[in-house]
Amino acid sequence: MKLAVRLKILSVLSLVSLLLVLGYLVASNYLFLSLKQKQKTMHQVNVLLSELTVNADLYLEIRDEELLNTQRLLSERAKKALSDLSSHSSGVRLHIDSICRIIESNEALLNQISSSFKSIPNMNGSAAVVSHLKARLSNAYISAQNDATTLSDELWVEQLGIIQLWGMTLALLIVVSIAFVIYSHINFANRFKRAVAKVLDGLANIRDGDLKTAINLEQNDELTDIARQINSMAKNLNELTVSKTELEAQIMARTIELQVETRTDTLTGVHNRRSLERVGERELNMALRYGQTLSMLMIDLDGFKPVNDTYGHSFGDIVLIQAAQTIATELRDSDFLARYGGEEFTVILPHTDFRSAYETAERIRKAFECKLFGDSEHRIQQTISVGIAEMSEREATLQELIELADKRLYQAKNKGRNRSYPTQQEN
Ligand SMILES: Nc1nc2c(ncn2[C@@H]2O[C@H](COP(=O)(O)OP(=O)(O)OP(=O)(O)O)[C@@H](O)[C@H]2O)c(=O)[nH]1
Repeated sequence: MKLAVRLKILSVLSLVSLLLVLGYLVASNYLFLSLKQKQKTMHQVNVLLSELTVNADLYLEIRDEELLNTQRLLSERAKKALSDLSSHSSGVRLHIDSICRIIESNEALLNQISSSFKSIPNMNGSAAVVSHLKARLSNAYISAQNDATTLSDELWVEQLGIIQLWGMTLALLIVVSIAFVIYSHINFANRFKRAVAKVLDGLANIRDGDLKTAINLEQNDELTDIARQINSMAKNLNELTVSKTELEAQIMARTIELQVETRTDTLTGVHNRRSLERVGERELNMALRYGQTLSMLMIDLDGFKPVNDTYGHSFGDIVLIQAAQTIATELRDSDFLARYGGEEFTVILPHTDFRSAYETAERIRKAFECKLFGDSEHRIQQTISVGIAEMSEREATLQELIELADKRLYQAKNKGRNRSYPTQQEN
């Protein structure tokens, strides 16, 4: 149930409880006022009954017509006052009827006496008759007064009964509705508190990076709507994070690829000239700083132009790739091989003096001598010439070392190719 609806229902229930309390107060006040009014009427009836007795006695004494009229008037007023009493129970009605009957029969008797007085003149002055009539009328009115007293008691008991019944019913209703309102408020507050705690927990999880979190609320209110939105936000965020991680991985892989590409010769797969310059500088600086030896080999394929010319450029490419592999096979892991350009390769040999460099050059050269190059169609022999240079005080930079190795390579070519220059004796 929606929070707004729940709050409205609770407000209406609270209002109903308040109205019941007010109704109880108004009803009990009304009943007391009405009881008071009825008691007042009963008092009037009693007074009228006394006046009727006195007036009847007086009429019997002096037989004045005016008194008879007064008696009729008093009788009417007494009956009217009695009829004003709204009665509910049969007991009350019985007493009202009885009093009315006495008043009417006394009035009828007085009328009879009046006609008798007029028609039978010797009745005048008969003290015994008058006294008897007085007693008869008085007894009747006393009986009416007794009835009136009982009526008053009956009314009081009946009214109190009504007040009690109303009071009990309303009080019960008020207690039940207030209890229900209190229970509903407490229940609502507890559910609300639990739901808010769940939402806060979920938000804390998301803040801490748990984007797979899901807030599950049992009820169906505005808080559930908020939880649903938070869940969907976390899901979207999770998807974004995953794609961001994937993107970062792709960027990283591509960066590595590009780094490899920028330092690799695309044909042979060995380092390119740019890489040679970077690594060569670093190795030279290290060797100079720690007083270590370092040598360089400049290797050039002999008579490569005719290979291209005879078998084609693609065949030449195959030979170049196989040449790079042949050189690499003869090197240590710490050695560095790069394609200097065209059919020329450079090898940097760290921790290597001239003698060891010469040995390496010869090992490579001999490996070429022992091998056939080419594809399944054409197999050719391919020799190399090698220029050897060792780092020294004169050749302390990469450029100086390359120049020396290059110069010696051409000397090897001039001396007839397929050789390493200088030999140990020539150095
Ligand atoms: N197939 C192929 N040929 C290349 C490549 N780079 C350079 N060349 C060829 O290598 C040949 C080098 O020829 P030259 O500089 O005259 O030297 P050479 O014929 O090897 O003779 P010497 O070096 O004096 O023994 C040229 O024909 C170039 O076209 C390449 O990447 N692929």
